Amino acid sequence: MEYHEQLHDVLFPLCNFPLATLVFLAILLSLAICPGSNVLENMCLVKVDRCRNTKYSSLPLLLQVCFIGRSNVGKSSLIRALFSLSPEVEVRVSKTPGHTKKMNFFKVGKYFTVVDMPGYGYRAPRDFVEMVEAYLQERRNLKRTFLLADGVLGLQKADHIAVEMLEEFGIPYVMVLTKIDRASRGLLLNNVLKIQEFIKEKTQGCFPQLFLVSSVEFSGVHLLRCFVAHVTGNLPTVEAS
Ligand SMILES: Nc1nc2c(ncn2[C@@H]2O[C@H](COP(=O)(O)OP(=O)(O)OP(=O)(O)O)[C@@H](O)[C@H]2O)c(=O)[nH]1
Ligand SMILES: [Mg+2]
Repeated sequence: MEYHEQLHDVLFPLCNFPLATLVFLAILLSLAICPGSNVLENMCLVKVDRCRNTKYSSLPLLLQVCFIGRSNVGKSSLIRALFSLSPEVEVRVSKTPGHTKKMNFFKVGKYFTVVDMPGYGYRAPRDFVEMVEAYLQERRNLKRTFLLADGVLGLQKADHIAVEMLEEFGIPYVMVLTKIDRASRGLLLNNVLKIQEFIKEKTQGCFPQLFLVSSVEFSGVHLLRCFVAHVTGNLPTVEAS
């Protein structure tokens, strides 16, 4: 509504222009006023494939972002929450750790691809290392990796191993604390401060901002959605006025 009013205000003085010119201007304006809105508002997630390590090379060379973390940390749930505007797309979650056994690829229109990884640690698939490490090392169009840790438990031993691997491979990554609805405010703050300190002191490739999310209450989900759009080049940052 607001958008249409803005459009009307801008276009009204131009009403003597031929119709084709107005339509052209309207398209240009819609692109300028709502950068990235196609991605954020539609987030039409089209599932293209669910496959093991070798087949993904057949995917188009779109930019990719992937979600890794311990089994049961909430990777699939977060992806489902990020794309809640496309409820018809099935992202399977389960109470049982080790549920996601294969890498799942979700294509977001023509913009980028999201990769849901199997979890590491308890009940990880046997071929986890060869599958995930090979992917992380080889994938040139992997734009950002999201490393998820549990908001109640904080960083666990297995998470430290994952951090070492990402640092060793020189992969840019971002830490996300999940299930924050389950953590008391005090515990959450404690975990956040510890992780921020860890990021500052011990990491090179980790983005300094930690993201806090709950896929049940949807807290933090929209900001993360914007960040994903941003790192894939679909949300130009707007200068503060
Ligand atoms: N309370 C709460 N529960 C969550 C949240 N996110 C996920 N869960 C629950 O945690 C369990 C595991 O969620 P999944 O999304 O399947 O976890 P995953 O990391 O994909 O697990 P694997 O595929 O086994 O590696 C499910 O029972 C979810 O409902 C959250 O933000 N809050
Ligand atoms: Mg999963």
